[in-house]
Amino acid sequence: MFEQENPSMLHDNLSHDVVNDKIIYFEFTLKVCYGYNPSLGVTLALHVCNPQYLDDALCNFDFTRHLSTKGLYPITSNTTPPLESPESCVLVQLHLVSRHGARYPTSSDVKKFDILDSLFSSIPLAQDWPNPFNYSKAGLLTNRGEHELYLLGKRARQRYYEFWHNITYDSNVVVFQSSAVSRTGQSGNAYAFGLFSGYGSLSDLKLQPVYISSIPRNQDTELSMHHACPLWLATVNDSNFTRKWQEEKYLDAFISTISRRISDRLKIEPPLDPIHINYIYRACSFAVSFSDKNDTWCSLLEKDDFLQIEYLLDMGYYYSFSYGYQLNTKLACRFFTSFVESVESYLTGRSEVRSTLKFAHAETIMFLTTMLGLYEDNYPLTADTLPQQIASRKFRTSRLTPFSANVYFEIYNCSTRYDADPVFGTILIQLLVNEQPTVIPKCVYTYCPWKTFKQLLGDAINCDFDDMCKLTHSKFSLSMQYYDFVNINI
Ligand SMILES: O=P(O)(O)O[C@H]1[C@H](OP(=O)(O)O)[C@@H](OP(=O)(O)O)[C@H](O)[C@@H](O)[C@H]1OP(=O)(O)O
Repeated sequence: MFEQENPSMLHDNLSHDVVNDKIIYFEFTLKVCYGYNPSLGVTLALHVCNPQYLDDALCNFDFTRHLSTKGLYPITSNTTPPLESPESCVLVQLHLVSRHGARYPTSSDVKKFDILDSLFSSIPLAQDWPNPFNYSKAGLLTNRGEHELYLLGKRARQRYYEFWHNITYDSNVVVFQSSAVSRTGQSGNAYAFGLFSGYGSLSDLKLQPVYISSIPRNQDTELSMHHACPLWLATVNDSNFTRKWQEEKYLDAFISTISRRISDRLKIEPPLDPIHINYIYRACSFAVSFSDKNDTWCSLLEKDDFLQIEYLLDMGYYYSFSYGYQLNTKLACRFFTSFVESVESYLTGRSEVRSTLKFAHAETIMFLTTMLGLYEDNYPLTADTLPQQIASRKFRTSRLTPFSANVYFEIYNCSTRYDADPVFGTILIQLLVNEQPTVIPKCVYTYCPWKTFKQLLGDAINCDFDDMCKLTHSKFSLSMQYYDFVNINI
């Protein structure tokens, strides 16, 4: 039974990254792909495989990039280039919302892994794969999760060197906040160590202690907004018949083939149920994130299995935390109300807050990006969605919300720009998702005029969260309707 993952393994990974932190040239490989096209007949195509594209399903299928919210954060470097601000602009505020780092499985997942132990108790292949997790550490941050957030903080010090160079930590200037869960508070600490070590006053390491506030989950309308919304809890969470129906349909239509194949091959009696494939997928995910083992439970799954289970989970998250229900598109309104207030009170001299650094959950990131209209497909994600639509969908939790997923909002003051706003001069906002500059829909470039950003938020700013989330009979029945892209006003 694992008591603790091997920290030296993580240091090896770190040293490996540092040692290899040089430009290496990838050889390209050409892949001749052939197929039959009804109108063209047999067709040949050349596909250039570039190992840098870790997720090229035609060439370098890397299943560890398809582990949904249980996947590892793709950036492991402790170096990053400095920020290049837009011309005649200065970064004046920096806001972060980060998911916590890699964690131990929750109790519900530990239970799933115990069930796998009994299902595979007589299968020789799996005798060396006993469940390594117990309930005592359920949901806690792992050493790897600490490292991920520490490195995120170190990269922030480098990308925003000029910004942080002029700031000395004080809790009125740099505001840390986490949800009321240990893994998020500890992640905030790890980030602070990465950001401020060498710039504090404690010990020869010049450590900087920070204050991290949190609010009870059922009152936290900014970071655990769904737990603070009775309407969401009673409808989207407890009575999500649409999600359950779509998942059952997809399990039966597609995942059942996988469970039959594995049951037949390993002679498992009674045969596995389709849902057990989701258990194997999760056991694989934690074998990778906790022990760097991708040859145990993962070895039972093939490429298409990973893609199908990934879609099954994405569908679930779509209905619970994103476009599958209209209420989900509004749940981040308190967060953005506070965000806009924080930016404008600083710009108008009413506040000295230069940075807010918040640490929460995968669903927090999903609610935020959903409110901004990011990663929305122009078709619903259902069990009947066409294969090419599934393959090209924008809503992908493996890319959006792996462990340590994060969203930065950079606020720039551009003194001499052409489209000066009469009130706020020319303020630009840039969004980064997992450290990649990202265009917000309705903004033309990654640098978006502040007034445009506020317009796209509309009446989310100063929303009445309590009224929106009040559980009344009419709202309950209305929100139970399948959200089929007809905006139902709640
Ligand atoms: O399926 P599990 O139990 O892991 O779900 C967790 C959530 O994990 P996720 O599904 O996002 O991988 C966890 O989110 P996290 O970002 O903190 O990892 C959430 O906080 C926890 O309550 C579980 O969600 P659930 O909906 O309550 O099952």
